[in-house]
Amino acid sequence: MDLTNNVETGDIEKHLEPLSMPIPQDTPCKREQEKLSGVVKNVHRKLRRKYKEVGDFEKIWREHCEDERTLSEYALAMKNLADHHWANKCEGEGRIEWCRRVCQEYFLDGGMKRMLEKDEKNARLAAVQAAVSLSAQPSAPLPSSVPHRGKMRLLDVGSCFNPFLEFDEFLTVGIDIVPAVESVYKCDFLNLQLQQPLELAGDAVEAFLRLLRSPIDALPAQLFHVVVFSLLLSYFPSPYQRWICCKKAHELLALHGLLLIITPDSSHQNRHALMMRSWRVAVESLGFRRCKYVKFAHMHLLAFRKVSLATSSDLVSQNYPEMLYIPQDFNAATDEDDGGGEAEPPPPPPPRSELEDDQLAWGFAELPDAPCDSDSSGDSQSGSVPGFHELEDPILLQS
Ligand SMILES: C[S@@+](CC[C@H](N)C(=O)[O-])C[C@H]1O[C@@H](n2cnc3c(N)ncnc32)[C@H](O)[C@@H]1O
Repeated sequence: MDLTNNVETGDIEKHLEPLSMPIPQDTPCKREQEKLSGVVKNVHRKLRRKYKEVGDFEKIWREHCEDERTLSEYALAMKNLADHHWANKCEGEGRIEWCRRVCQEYFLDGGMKRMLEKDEKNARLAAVQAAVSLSAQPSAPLPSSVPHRGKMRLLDVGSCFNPFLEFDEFLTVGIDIVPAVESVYKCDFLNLQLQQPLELAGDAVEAFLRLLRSPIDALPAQLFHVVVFSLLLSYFPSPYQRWICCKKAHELLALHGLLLIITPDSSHQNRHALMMRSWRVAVESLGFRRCKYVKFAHMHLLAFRKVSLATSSDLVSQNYPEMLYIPQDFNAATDEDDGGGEAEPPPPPPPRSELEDDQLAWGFAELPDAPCDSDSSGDSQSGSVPGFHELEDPILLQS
């Protein structure tokens, strides 16, 4: 089985090409899949084109959300692809399994505890270096975000067909601007209002979540253990929209909760190393720390843990929102050409800040922390999730 794809693209469009097995040209199955991917591609292209023409993302987003016919066609096509064209072994499915295993390892198998211990050790070392003693201070109690007995509370943003619902260990809340199934709540995450955190025991919080009804316009902060953005961020034509989503995820997560981001990219793992570096800096500035990064043949999979309630103080002047760019932001050709096999030229680099200049020096070190899966084995899920470890980052440690 050959999962590799010689075409270098960074978008969902290529992700929607047949993933798991070579389907002979022009079979009814392939034609159907192409038709469904075409529906999805068109929505993405239209959004990007409009954004480039109009510039005002709030206006085009409003119009987009009012276009119910297009949105319903999209939802149906995505569900159909998931149900009939992404077979079990194919990587399209693997992303959900990956999320599941990461949560299991982190919350249930001691991953979080090990990281907190490491944090404490590092803090002590830093204190020693700064000649300040921490020895008199008691260790921090286990954070309230640990789901001791209850389920892991998971918010799946852009859930579409609610892929996490079948897993018992989660209390899943799937939201989407156009749900493809009844169990997903209608909600525009970009415009979701945040309320004060609930001050309730775990059982009562679960009861609260079970009582949610569509449409959801507001949610209390710090409600979830996990927020998932699976193929969500590249849907948006503007980096600023991606940024708003990450900021909201930070507010909705309990301390030490996980943000899982999956973003499509069929190219070799090194090709967009700088982009992934840039994403990491942007997301970490919000009060996250990256704890896992894997590259599959067709996507990057990242896990960030919420390490602080506060965000970096200087969010705007560092241009963090722009750091959440994707190749399509710069490439008008992808809008006109639906990527029918044409290689995508590299995007021009985004404007660089001083910080980004520094990052450039480290860009080549930005590699996934597990072996790249874009080989030809066809089994992108072959290994279990390796134990949690954070790559020490010289730049961030120095700052
Ligand atoms: C490419 S699909 C991904 C579906 C699913 N998460 C998966 O991994 O297959 C992106 C989904 O995000 C939804 N979406 C886009 N913008 C959204 C928003 N602002 N709020 C909630 N859902 C959104 C779309 O309707 C679509 O269902």
